[in-house]
Amino acid sequence: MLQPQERKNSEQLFERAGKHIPGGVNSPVRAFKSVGGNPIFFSRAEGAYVFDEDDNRYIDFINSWGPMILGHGFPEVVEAVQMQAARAMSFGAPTELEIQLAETICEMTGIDMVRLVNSGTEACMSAIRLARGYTGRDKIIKFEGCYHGHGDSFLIKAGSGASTLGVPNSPGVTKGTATDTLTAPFNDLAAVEKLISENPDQIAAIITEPVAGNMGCVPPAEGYMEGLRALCDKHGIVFIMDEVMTGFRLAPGGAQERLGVEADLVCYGKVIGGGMPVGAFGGKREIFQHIAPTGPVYQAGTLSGNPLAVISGLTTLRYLQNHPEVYAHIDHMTERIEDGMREILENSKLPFTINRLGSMISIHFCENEVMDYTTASEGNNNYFKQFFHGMLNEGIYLPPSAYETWFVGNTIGESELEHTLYAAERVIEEMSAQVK
Ligand SMILES: N[C@H](C=O)CCC(=O)O
Repeated sequence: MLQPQERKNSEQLFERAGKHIPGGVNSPVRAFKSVGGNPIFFSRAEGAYVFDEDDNRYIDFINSWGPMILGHGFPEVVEAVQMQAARAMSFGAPTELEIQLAETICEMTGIDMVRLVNSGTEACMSAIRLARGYTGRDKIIKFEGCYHGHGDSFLIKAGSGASTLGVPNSPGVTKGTATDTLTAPFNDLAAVEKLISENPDQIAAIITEPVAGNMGCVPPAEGYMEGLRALCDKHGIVFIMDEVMTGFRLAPGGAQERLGVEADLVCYGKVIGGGMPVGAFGGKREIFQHIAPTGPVYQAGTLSGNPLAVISGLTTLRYLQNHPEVYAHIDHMTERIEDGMREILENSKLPFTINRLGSMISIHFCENEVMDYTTASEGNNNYFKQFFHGMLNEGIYLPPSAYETWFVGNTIGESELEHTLYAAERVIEEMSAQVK
């Protein structure tokens, strides 16, 4: 078991980082704000493991917040990136590689057209603009606790780091933007219907994570996604699925394939770049033709489609396309984590709910079903903190926030599973012993 003093190098780096980087981190959710303590600084990674600056080893259930589905240092991806770096890193001009990636994305997901960007945030921002340009309407509906990156329109009742830090409605977002963003509870079709009837012919898009992963993991209730699809069809609203987390993870065709519901526009990030900064948005040709230069809706990016990022994504996606057994493996291992955790928690005095879909899973320290932001917020954060730090000290790296999901990668094998459940048993037993 590790002790905090064994992270001396991380501690020193954190102090140094804070002098020039706000909070010492380049994305707030890394800052351990809601769990206490200081973030760990990492130096290398291999397969299922990450190593910190003090050379402590952890089993990684964050996987760079999803992208490292094949594990760290996947040889084919590393080799492809190295070869491409030697050939050319960026042109700011078209390449054949971009076409190959676009073809692969369209083949895997069934969408007609796609544009590459550099992050999930960019993908979602651009999809919203396209939906507005296409429909000539201004308002959008998003769901409480869903997070679509840090674009202004999305920082209204946002999940992820925004909820972790207690700023779901960030200052700096104009009143106009906030007014154009309507929100409803996740999994509540009646609330969506009400918003639509109160704002007739004004709603350009409904954007949702098909499986929410930014308030812990919250799967859609039966019929919910189909219901959203039907409402969009009825009212001429563009249905946008934010598949940044679920894309290429829940199935080769993401949540669209897994849930059997088709969106008009889809946003991708994370797995699509295999660890490099890649995002994409795409969808139906009829809508997508409105993007510049074929249409009037402007969207651009100097580094979009840069060959280094593209080769990393392309190699990852092609591997997934040719190895469907990856999906069977990560789902099976996550199911076994769920079963093991359930057994451990059932033998404890702690309240708990476990949510899982495929290789996305989260543990909520509350008794009630977690199906939206309100119920996700009922989790006991003191228990979460203890669990997080206990697991960290046992060498298990989990998301440092109750508003995030774990991402299980393909390199989790028997020994990692055994280690994780053994650690969880020790940590939960200790926590349970303190419950009166
Ligand atoms: N939930 C976020 C993205 O998926 C976590 C990553 C970040 O904001 O840095």
